[in-house]
Amino acid sequence: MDAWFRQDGYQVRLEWGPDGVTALGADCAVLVIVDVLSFTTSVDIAVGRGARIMPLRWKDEAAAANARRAGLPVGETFGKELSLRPSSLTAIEAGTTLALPSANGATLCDLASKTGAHVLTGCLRNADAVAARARELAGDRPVGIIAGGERWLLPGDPLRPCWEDLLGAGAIVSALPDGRSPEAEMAARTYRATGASLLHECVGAKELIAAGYPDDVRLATEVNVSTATPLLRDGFLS
Ligand SMILES: O=C(O)[C@H](CS(=O)(=O)O)OP(=O)(O)O
Repeated sequence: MDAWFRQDGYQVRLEWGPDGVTALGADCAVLVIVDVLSFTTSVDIAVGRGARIMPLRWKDEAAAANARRAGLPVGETFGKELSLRPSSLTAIEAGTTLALPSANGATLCDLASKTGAHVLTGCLRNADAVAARARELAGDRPVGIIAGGERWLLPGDPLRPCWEDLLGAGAIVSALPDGRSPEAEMAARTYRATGASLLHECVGAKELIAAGYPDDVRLATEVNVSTATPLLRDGFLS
């Protein structure tokens, strides 16, 4: 891949989705996956309470079956039981291990784990803490922020860049030092201009509110309320 697609020469880089993992994973010592609605917000809440999350690739029935065989609960997308909904995890018990499939965040974690980079997950709730951990893990090598994006429900499953992940990524970039690529700088400037103020009006938020999960949006909108820095090790975020 040509060097400019890897945002060569910058210490803080930003790209979108699975192809972004491929592009930035080549050089970056750390990849930070950002999927604000909802996977990485859910991970922050669970890990912040002392639980750990096993990310599962979306629709990977074999991985889900393996997790069940190992006695792990497997979260659904929707539901009041432990699920992908952040609001279902606010009382998760310390020591719980939850296998969590998600279309975007969990799938990206799995992809990123194959690049050799350290893999962190971040969101608005833990942006400053995750940025500090990324910096510490990276040393003098570059950090790549992956804005997860969502999916258009259309043939080919195309990526839909989304507001909430631009903001989450921008919050993390804002807490990292200079040496930002233009792509990373754009996200930081957007975040600095708006904060989380418009998050509850974006497409993903409206979708969740209409589905009856306004608390998910409220939890995702809280900025720097958490010091959890979920790091993927041996298939678990903790
Ligand atoms: O949290 C979500 O609502 C989405 C579900 S889906 O992608 O819209 O089916 O998952 P996530 O992977 O957390 O973006």
